[in-house]
Amino acid sequence: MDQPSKLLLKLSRQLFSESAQQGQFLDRILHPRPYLPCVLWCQPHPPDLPFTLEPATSWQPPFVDRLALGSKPGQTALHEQGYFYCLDFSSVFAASVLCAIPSPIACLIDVCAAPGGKSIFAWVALQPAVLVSNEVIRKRLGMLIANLRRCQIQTAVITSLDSQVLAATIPHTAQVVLVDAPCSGQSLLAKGDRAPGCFHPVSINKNANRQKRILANASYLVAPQGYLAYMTCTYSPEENERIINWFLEQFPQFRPMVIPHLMPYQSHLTTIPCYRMWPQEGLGAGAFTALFQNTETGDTPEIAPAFLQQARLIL
Ligand SMILES: C[S@@+](CC[C@H](N)C(=O)[O-])C[C@H]1O[C@@H](n2cnc3c(N)ncnc32)[C@H](O)[C@@H]1O
Repeated sequence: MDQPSKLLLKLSRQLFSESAQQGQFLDRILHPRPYLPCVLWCQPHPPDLPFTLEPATSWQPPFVDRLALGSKPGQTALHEQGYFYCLDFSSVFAASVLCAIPSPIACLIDVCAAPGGKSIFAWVALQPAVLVSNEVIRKRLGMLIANLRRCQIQTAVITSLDSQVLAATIPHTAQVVLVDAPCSGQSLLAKGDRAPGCFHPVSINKNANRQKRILANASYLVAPQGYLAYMTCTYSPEENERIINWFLEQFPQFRPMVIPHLMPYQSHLTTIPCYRMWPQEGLGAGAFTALFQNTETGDTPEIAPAFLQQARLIL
């Protein structure tokens, strides 16, 4: 892609007021460059590593390493043995809001879990006694199960339920709920991947409506005083800042959290605490992330053992 489409140009103007910033953003989309690969350690490091580590960023979690360009961690025996999961740095950025939550926790529900990267991140960061990894699209369950098995995420149970059914079945049970929402996937282009129609208003609207529905259902899963994390890998404000605005209007019991380590990444498109990684910053293809706390008080119901038993059967 050499020339930006009209829709991409429009997006760049929506995101940045200055033409220099628009140009840098467009350049990363039109001329993708590789980002450093990353590993998320699920077990302690062995002493000799088959790849070279790069210096850590100031906010990088201690269980994540960035690797030299060209490293192929997924082709090593350590990967096969479940020592780590390969996660791109934009995902690390988005999931790092979880590091602001005190751990360990009793229950975490990942509503949109496949292929499992954020579930594994959450398991390492927060050590939940129960991790419910839910993926509604059945054909994506295989890779989720394979990844959780390989990385030996012992406390995981896997479900394949619509978010509305999940909310009706185990309401207010999770200290942490994670919504890594399906989105238009615009940041795929900055990695050199394809994302057909990702700038089209019809695709953006369809995704925004789905995100609202998932987030609304997810809010019912959150225990009193619990947390809800929302993240996407797309750039459109309609799927990010505007979703957050809508959510806080509809569910005023949730308050957005300031995440100290992400303050340099505060989105310039809103004053609400939420965070953006931009592709032109050179760390990753881009991500949006926000964390909310439920201010309601009260008791947290336990998940019915029958539900867990049924879910474990799938694993
Ligand atoms: C961004 S991906 C999740 C990636 C995953 N969290 C990870 O880190 O590996 C979004 C997921 O949402 C799922 N999804 C699609 N439609 C959905 C819906 N209506 N409700 C919940 N999840 C949905 C997709 O199948 C996809 O697996």
